[in-house]
Amino acid sequence: MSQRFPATPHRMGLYPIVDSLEWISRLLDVGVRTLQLRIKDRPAAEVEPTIQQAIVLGNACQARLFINDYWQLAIKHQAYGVHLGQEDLEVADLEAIRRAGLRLGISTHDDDEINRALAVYPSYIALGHIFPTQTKLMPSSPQGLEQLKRHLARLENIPTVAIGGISIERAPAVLACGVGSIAVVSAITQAADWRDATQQLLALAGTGDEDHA
Ligand SMILES: Cc1ncc(COP(=O)(O)OP(=O)(O)O)c(N)n1
Ligand SMILES: Cc1ncsc1CCOP(=O)(O)O
Ligand SMILES: [Mg+2]
Repeated sequence: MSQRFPATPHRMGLYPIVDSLEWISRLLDVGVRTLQLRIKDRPAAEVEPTIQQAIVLGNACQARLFINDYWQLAIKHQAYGVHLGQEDLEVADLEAIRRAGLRLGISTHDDDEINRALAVYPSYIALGHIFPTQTKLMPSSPQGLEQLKRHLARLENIPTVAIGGISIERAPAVLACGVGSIAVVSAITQAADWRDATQQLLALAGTGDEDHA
């Protein structure tokens, strides 16, 4: 019988996803408080120092730093949380993550995946991809805003995150659907002026600390 993973705020606001310690540090400096370190397909020994230092920085700022994929290292270095996809769920030791007190976010792309995710009582559910994205090769089609709204209607009691192709221009319409957080990669990392882009996105989505205000 599954137990719930620890809670996150219902609305986590702007949620940038980045692949280096430099980005984590920059984003914390400008006030981002929900973020993810996503390094793909490197040996654990190679990424451990980066993951460890990112967790130290995140914890020092009382930020919600999620570690993508490397759940053992997230446990070892006491991250705020872990983000896993559906395939990751097959192999990860969810009970170990829960026992260690880490939050868990899970990717979903359709109703069946949402059902599978809800069954493990995660901290949040990510819904994607909403729009076409250049950042990750996606086997499914973009969901669009109508599908997002339909999914959000059944997820009122759990924090939600929308991801995929969310730009500054598209963010208001995504947030108007009622999602609690917008996860972005290229809107920040490929922006001509990342500081300006981050400030604009923070103004639209918030930091996620508003629940405590
Ligand atoms: C917030 C958020 N949503 C979805 C993903 C994608 O996770 P996953 O499906 O495991 O794919 P990878 O990121 O591991 O390539 C995410 N990372 N964060
Ligand atoms: C990691 C991930 N998972 C689903 S879409 C995506 C990439 C989102 O990147 P962008 O914000 O640049 O479209
Ligand atoms: Mg993954």
